[in-house]
Amino acid sequence: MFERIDYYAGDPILGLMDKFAADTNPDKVNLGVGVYYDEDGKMPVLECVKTAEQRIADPISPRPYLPMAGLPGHRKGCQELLFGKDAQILQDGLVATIATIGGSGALKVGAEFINEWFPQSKCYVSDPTWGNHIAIFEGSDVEVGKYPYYDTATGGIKFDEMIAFFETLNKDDVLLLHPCCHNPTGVDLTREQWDQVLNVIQARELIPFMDIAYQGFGEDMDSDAYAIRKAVDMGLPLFVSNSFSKNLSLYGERVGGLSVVCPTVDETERVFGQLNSTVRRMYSSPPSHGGRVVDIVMNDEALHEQWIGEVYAMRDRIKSMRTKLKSVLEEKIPGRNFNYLTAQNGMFSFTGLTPEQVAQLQSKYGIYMVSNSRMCVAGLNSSNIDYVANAMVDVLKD
Ligand SMILES: Cc1[nH+]cc(COP(=O)(O)O)c(/C=N/[C@@H](CC(=O)O)C(=O)O)c1O
Repeated sequence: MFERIDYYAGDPILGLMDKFAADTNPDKVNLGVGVYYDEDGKMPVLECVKTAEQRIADPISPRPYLPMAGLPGHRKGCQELLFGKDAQILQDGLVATIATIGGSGALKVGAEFINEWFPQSKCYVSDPTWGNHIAIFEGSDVEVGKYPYYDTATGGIKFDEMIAFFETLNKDDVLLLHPCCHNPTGVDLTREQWDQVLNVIQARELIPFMDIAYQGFGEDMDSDAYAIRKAVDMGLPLFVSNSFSKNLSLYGERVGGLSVVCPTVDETERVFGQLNSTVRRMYSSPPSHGGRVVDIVMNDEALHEQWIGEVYAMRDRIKSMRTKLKSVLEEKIPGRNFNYLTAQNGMFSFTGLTPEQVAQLQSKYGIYMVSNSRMCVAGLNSSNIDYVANAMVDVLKD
């Protein structure tokens, strides 16, 4: 009956979690999946989340179905985080926002919507990008192409090539963009470059789909949303998927959002209705527990302020690990350029190690990175950083 079903090769990122868990090396270090670990190598429960959880737990309350779009407070929290508390488009009711099952769920609902209502549109992703971008859109029968992005030779961006490529695209083609903290490279566009990208999008009438999963881990909440808010200022139609997995450390609660900025209130109503319809036929409604945590933290002023501080503490610890690893490696391999470690932004660093070197780190040292050489810098701490540096020196010397 099912003998013709293909075996699943596993996911290049999530598959690392199982391998890491099974690894008996006492010195093993997880630099694979994009998860934040603290200085003790532990996944934190944020203080603001603890408070929210206590309010949810006492008094305990029933768990009714949520609306298809999720809790209004969750949706409001997404909108204010992405567009700014006083954004005119929010006052004018021009944003259709639904709570989703993480950022992945937001991308999936968006991909289904594009396939249904823009069937001629192709979706273009950066080369390289987060692998699941391609799987999610292709899984919704949206044809996926790649636009030039990372320049292996320079560690920068093939900006002129990218712009020239955008100039060849058709009206309503979708560009899947990383507003900050690019995954897997950590290499972000400058504000001037974003301005040029958005001008081409406007001129070619392309559809920007911005996936922001690490807001707050780059510079700050507002700066990380520059591309999003500039697109709004230009009056562009815009899709934004956001994730609270990392910046609320709520990975398993599956909380995120999908927002669509529309030209008129009537179009916002139409889009919002169809997003609801898409949710209904996919999973009916989003999970309530995570939604309530988001609602409480985003809408309680004191908790929101505490949350910002906790995100910036995570951001700063990652930055300190970048600086430390760079100086340790420079000391061990004088003359070799490790500037990429501090030039790159957010949770990830594209180390440029070959697949063989990545495999050697794993087999010889129990150090796990994604095979494309992406390192989750948040897995580093003062007790493992020298071990990781020495191992990198070892594999780099061959
Ligand atoms: C760019 C990007 N977008 C969306 C997501 C999905 O997030 P979520 O809210 O958990 O559905 C992730 C997760 N990335 C990390 C984990 C994973 O691969 O699922 C990662 O890149 O390791 C991203 O890196």
